[in-house]
Amino acid sequence: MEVVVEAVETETSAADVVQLHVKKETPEVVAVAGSEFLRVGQEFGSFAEFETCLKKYSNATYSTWTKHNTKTIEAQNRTQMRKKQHAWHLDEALVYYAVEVRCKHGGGVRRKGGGVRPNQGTLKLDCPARIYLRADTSKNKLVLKILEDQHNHDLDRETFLHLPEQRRLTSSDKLDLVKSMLHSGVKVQKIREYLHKEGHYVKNKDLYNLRQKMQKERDEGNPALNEVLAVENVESHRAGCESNMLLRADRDKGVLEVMRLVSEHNHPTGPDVSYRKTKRIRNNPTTRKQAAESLPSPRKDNTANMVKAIIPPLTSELHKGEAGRIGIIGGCQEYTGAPYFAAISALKVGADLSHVFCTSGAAPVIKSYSPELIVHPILDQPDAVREFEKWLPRLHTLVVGPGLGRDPAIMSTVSSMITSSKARGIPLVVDADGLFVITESPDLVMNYPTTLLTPNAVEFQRLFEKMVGERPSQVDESQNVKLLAQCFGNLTVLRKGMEDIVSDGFTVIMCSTDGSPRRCGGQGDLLSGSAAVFYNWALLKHNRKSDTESSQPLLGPGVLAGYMACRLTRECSRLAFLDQGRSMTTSDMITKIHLAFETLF
Ligand SMILES: NC(=O)C1=CN([C@@H]2O[C@H](COP(=O)(O)OP(=O)(O)OC[C@H]3O[C@@H](n4cnc5c(N)ncnc54)[C@H](OP(=O)(O)O)[C@@H]3O)[C@@H](O)[C@H]2O)[C@@H](O)CC1
Ligand SMILES: Nc1ncnc2c1ncn2[C@@H]1O[C@H](COP(=O)(O)OP(=O)(O)OP(=O)(O)O)[C@@H](O)[C@H]1O
Repeated sequence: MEVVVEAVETETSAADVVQLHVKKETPEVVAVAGSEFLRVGQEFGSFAEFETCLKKYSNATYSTWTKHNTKTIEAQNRTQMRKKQHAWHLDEALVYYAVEVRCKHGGGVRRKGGGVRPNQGTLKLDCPARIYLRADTSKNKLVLKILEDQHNHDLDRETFLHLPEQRRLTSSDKLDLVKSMLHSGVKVQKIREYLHKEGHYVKNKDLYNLRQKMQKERDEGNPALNEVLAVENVESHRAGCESNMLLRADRDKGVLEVMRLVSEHNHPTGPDVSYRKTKRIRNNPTTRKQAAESLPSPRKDNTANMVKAIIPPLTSELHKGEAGRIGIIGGCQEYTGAPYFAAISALKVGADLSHVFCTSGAAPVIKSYSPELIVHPILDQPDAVREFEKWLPRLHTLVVGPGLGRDPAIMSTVSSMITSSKARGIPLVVDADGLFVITESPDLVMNYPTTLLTPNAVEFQRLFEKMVGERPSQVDESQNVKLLAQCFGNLTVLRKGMEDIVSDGFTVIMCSTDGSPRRCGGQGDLLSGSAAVFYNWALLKHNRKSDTESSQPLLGPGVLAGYMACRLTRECSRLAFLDQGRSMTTSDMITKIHLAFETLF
């Protein structure tokens, strides 16, 4: 809007001059966004009426507001009485005598520590925009006194639609529809796509949260479940010892499930265990003590037994190949070490044969490292996929990615190889550049349950952002891993780092046993190669029909294999560091595989 202020010589103040002599050139285009919904002097018969107008104003201006300072009618009347003045008899619907509403980004950040990094978990930007209303006691109405709508940040549609307030499903029709879709098992991704088409932006995590809320509601009136499970979650620990276990009720199956199991005692273990953070299922009359007594005793033996149960005994009845035939897809001009580390680690852990599918340039180099490896120089050949498919029936598990590089033609070949492997039901361990392929095309492994993704911190963040649409939470890393596994349809994710975290979307297990402070390249390759062998063994055990239910492992095969690979890698690292100190390299770790295996399993 263009305004012209006439300069006139007058006795009155400058403000009056502006008020008196402003000429609106085009009065019909005065429309300030949102002014049809809120303006100074506007009167409201109830606070609800104001809220309705504020909602429309908010949608028109892409701004979000929250109540900041309020004084209810009763509070004001108490003040009046204290001052020996008469109370106001205002309509209850006004709720407040005075209320200030501020932009969501209003207010400053309270510093918790003395660090220099800004607090990234806050939306506070000190935005000055605010709206203030006060009751007009003579008219019995709330009157809008101040409307300061100058924000110190951009207001755009995209950001606005992605805020939690806007993502919430408020229309009961839509909410019911989404609930029934979730109930009938429609995939979260599909529901999200549908809602986006409808102009409603939701994130996958919103739908997961809704699903969880529905489950909670469903269980509340289920006394049978309450009696059986007694607790919703229970955590056990002993002072000074890192070991802990988290059990949580699985509402669908009606069982208690191990969600986290860190079994690294620094003392001799016994049957005694203490419980903490026990949360009873709502409405359950069972006492904490009874609840604790009804639980299975979480002993160190649990994990150890599960692990031991999958390791095939070495007997003279075994024939070559039975303990595992592992394929590694990776190795190019630049990276020959990574596929070698993965392939040799698989052999040292106990596989019988290790195949490497690499580019023709990398093949002679990899062969020269070890006569034990079978090397196929095919990745950059035109008939790579056909050649690979000839070998596929002989493989038990594939590791995709160590030293693969990022050549687009090779990435495309590898995508086809993944598709062929899936068609034959071959379990996959995806690492390094293989994870780059998956980040580009998540559909390649989506819902393929026998997949173990082994991202490091950087790879994990890339994958998480792609699948969840936001940065991983800094608060609960295990939830991040669990959520990513769920986003892929409950395959297994092993996030490597200071603390390794493994989850298949149901169970989370962490490994933070001693390793070493050396971060030399190739440790992840040792991990992926060994994970492939453990995965093959864990799946064999899992699928063995003759086993009774009770002897089946408590943890899923992906989680178990991932956990074992983490333990082994860390122990190799610890042992090699004792020998070599700062000179330790991945080759030194590989020489420790036997000792680490014997010590751990
Ligand atoms: N001897 C061989 O042949 C070996 C070959 N290998 C093969 O190399 C290929 C590329 O693998 P890659 O891990 O270097 O991945 P890529 O995405 O290029 O990293 C880019 C940048 O990300 C960062 N960064 C990485 N990790 C991080 C962490 N944990 N935490 C935090 N930051 C981290 C770091 O950034 P910076 O610290 O430099 O800022 C890094 O420079 C792959 O095929 C692999 O198999 C290796 O296996 C090693 C042995
Ligand atoms: N900060 C850390 N502290 C202790 N151990 C760690 C740390 N980061 C990684 N590790 C150990 O090293 C293993 C490999 O993780 P890393 O992040 O090095 O994988 P990577 O980057 O894929 O390795 P690669 O060099 O083979 O590509 C982890 O499983 C863990 O045992």
